[in-house]
Amino acid sequence: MSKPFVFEKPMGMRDTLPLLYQVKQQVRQVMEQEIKGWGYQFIQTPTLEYYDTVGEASAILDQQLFKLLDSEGKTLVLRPDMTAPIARVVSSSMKNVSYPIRLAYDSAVFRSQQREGGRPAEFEQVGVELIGDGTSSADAEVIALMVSALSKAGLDEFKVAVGHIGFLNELFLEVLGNAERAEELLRFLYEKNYVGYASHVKNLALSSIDKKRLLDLLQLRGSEEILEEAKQIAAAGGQKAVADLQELFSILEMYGVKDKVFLDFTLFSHMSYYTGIVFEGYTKELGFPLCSGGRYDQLLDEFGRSAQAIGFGIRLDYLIEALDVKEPVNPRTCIVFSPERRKEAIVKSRELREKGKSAVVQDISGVGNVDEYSGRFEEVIYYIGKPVKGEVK
Ligand SMILES: N[C@@H](Cc1c[nH]c[nH+]1)C(=O)O
Repeated sequence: MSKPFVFEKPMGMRDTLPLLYQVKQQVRQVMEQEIKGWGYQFIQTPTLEYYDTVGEASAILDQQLFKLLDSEGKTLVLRPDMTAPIARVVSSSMKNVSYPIRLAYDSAVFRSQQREGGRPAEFEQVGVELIGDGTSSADAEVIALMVSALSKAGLDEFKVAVGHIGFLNELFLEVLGNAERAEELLRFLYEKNYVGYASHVKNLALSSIDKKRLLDLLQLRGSEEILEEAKQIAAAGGQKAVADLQELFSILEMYGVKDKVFLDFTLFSHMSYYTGIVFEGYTKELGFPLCSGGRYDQLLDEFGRSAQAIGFGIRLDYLIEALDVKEPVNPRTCIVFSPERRKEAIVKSRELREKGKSAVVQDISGVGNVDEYSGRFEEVIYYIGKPVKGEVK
């Protein structure tokens, strides 16, 4: 009986072939170095977490979680993000380390996809979390670091949109009166369905002034100048959000990254743990964000150690797509030998490796078509036939 399924992969799972692996490795190294340069320390956490702690805190839709049972019948999840596991670590094994804490990661996360649709269900995120610091300095640091890591990775043309969840929540609550009605509008923003948002607002039983405020929100996208308009629209409780953003922009200027950033008050994220500023990075090449992050000042409470915190995650697969790297990053040398010159070949390969090159040592009788095989390498060195006297001692 044929078993075609053994060659297939579960939905959304991908293989990484050698060229892509090399590119990933290089991009990852450059970003890690930059992140370490800002004083963040890398950590690893387990792939599996408990469903009712980290799984729920991750704020990812339940149907996107991969769930399984351990031998005691407890439900586990494949971690859908790294922010919640880090909140767990900071509240448990690192509970005696005082704030602020700067941590970083480069890890695979898992989010099940309903239909194939080309979206991976496992992907790598490079990110940071700055925990225990609620200042605008911390907000600016995290955005500036994200911009810097992307630039170092070789991405030139990108923009970061910055919004504020507190601004939206306060506005919708003031105008609509309750969380359920606010929820409806937030959903439109999350789906970036501005036409749907506008027609929904037009049908609401509201004063014309309030309707206008909700519709004007859609125009609140652009450079710092729109902060003045934002003040007009903002709810009483949302003025602080505008002031925070103003301060944020003045610090981003000091970092020299203000030209990369713009305001978008309509920005609403898929992660429900955000409480303050939120941001997403885009390039022309991709129709979706390649990185995102935000402030989550309540998540740590769920793990019993309160902290204001902010972080970002960069999707390595999307970043590489945007970089469009095609060339092999690390050229290799092939040393083809016949058995009588094997030792010379081995000595030569060692020399090359000591110089940081990568060298394949290939016995000529082990390949069928030598020309085709050696054609795959940048450089080929032959040790064929009788040894040359004096060449190898
Ligand atoms: N964990 C978020 C990114 C993030 C890190 N820190 C804060 N936000 C995500 O996967 O989208």
